[in-house]
Amino acid sequence: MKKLFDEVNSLDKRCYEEFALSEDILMEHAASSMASYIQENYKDKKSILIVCGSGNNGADGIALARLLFKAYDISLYFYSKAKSQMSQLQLNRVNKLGVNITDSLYEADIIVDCIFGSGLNKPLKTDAIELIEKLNDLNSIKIACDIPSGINKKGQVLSIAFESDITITMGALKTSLFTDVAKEYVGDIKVANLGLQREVYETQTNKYLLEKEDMILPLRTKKHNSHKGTFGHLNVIAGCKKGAGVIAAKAAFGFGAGLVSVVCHEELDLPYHIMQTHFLSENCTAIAIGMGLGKYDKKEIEDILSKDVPMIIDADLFYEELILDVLHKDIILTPHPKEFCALLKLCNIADISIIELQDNRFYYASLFTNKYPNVTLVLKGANVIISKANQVFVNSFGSSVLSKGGSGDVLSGLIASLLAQGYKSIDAAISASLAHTLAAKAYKKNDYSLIPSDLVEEVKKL
Ligand SMILES: NC(=O)C1=CN([C@@H]2O[C@H](COP(=O)(O)OP(=O)(O)OC[C@H]3O[C@@H](n4cnc5c(N)ncnc54)[C@H](OP(=O)(O)O)[C@@H]3O)[C@@H](O)[C@H]2O)[C@@H](O)CC1
Ligand SMILES: [K+]
Repeated sequence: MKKLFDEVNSLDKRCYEEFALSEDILMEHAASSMASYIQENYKDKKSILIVCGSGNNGADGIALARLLFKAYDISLYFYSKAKSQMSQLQLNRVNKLGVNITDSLYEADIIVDCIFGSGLNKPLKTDAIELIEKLNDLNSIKIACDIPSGINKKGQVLSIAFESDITITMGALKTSLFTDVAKEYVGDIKVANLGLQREVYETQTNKYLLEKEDMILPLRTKKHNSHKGTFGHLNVIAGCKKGAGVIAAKAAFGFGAGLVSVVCHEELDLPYHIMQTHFLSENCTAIAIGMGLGKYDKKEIEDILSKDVPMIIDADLFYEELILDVLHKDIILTPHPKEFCALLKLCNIADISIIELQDNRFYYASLFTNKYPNVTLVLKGANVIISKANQVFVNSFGSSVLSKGGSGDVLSGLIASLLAQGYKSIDAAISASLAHTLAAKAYKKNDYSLIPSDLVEEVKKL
């Protein structure tokens, strides 16, 4: 996993104070990282338009113009006059070289957005909105310097943002690049070192971006003397919408659980390898409950929730006060944004709209897991947030292929499967979430046709 930071100003400051680096050195590295990236990846391209604002994001762009002068046909466009000390210094340097400064926007092969970086501190004015609109309409390769202009420090987009193909971000990864909203704009994200190796530049954090290597698949090779019970017995509680429980059960079986039973009072048409029971199994090692629950017998659900067995809770239960009785326990919750809003309200943490939540996902996720430090929260979204106590993990592999009924039930099944096999809650949530998104990525037919069974088939091939 890679470290994520809410801000890097303090890390820049540490470079000056502890390592005697100067702003000029940091900026030179920022600009030369962008220059190297462009020269390595776009040898055949000829023209580059660099669009600059008045601060140091703009200064990065002016320095880039100097570094690539003569290697490409470079033009600088200024949204506003160079104002910061560094941008004036960089401008003085390019003026001496004779770099072209233009007042027209044109479809260069590459456009580099250096209008606003971490200093965006107010809503965009009409002229900035129009500028970004025009840039977005141009059919060029689009590179954002540090962060696409229009995304603020919290990862919010108040009006518009630059739609980049690549974001080259300075020093370290920031949480603002991993909000659901930002996902529409950031493209591929690269990190530029600022005169120090990243591990030296970075300090401690409690937020991490998950990588494929963080997925720990069920491993059976070390257990030769095993039987089906060795790999757990999952009980999935099926409610009114029985399909949800059945989908979760099938996913769980495909992800390694030794035995899977669906608990349901009505007779179900299940595949032969999935069992049905009317009540919880004596030897059950994990429980999945909530998916498709609908109307239920309160006493029965209370009984199930009171069991001292690893548990994942989903869907309908986020609207029920019953859930308040188990939030002190080591359980996993997998709400989507609407469900999480309902849960926040039930817990008296906040009464907010989905829009407010989506604009502040990290904030509300942390608020919740700080209040309930034993709970592992899996907040679904374009970038899934997984949080326990004060630690936060982001899974950015999700795609719209998963925006379908049943996808969430597969996720619940995968998590429950790992719980049944003895994974700790946080490990089960992380590995199952990664498996879920990576399986969707591996489905190559098209963007629209994935159904839950396809997803499970892809999980089996991971
Ligand atoms: N620190 C370092 O060591 C390093 C920093 N680096 C780079 O510096 C960048 C941060 O630079 P920064 O702090 O100068 O801020 P930046 O994003 O350029 O914008 C500030 C300017 O924009 C203006 N402005 C803001 N909002 C506005 C709006 N809505 N509409 C209109 N104007 C608005 C604001 O105006 P003011 O607030 O003065 O009115 C100010 O003039 C960072 O992202 C990275 O690229 C790298 O080189 C690595 C080393
Ligand atoms: K930018």
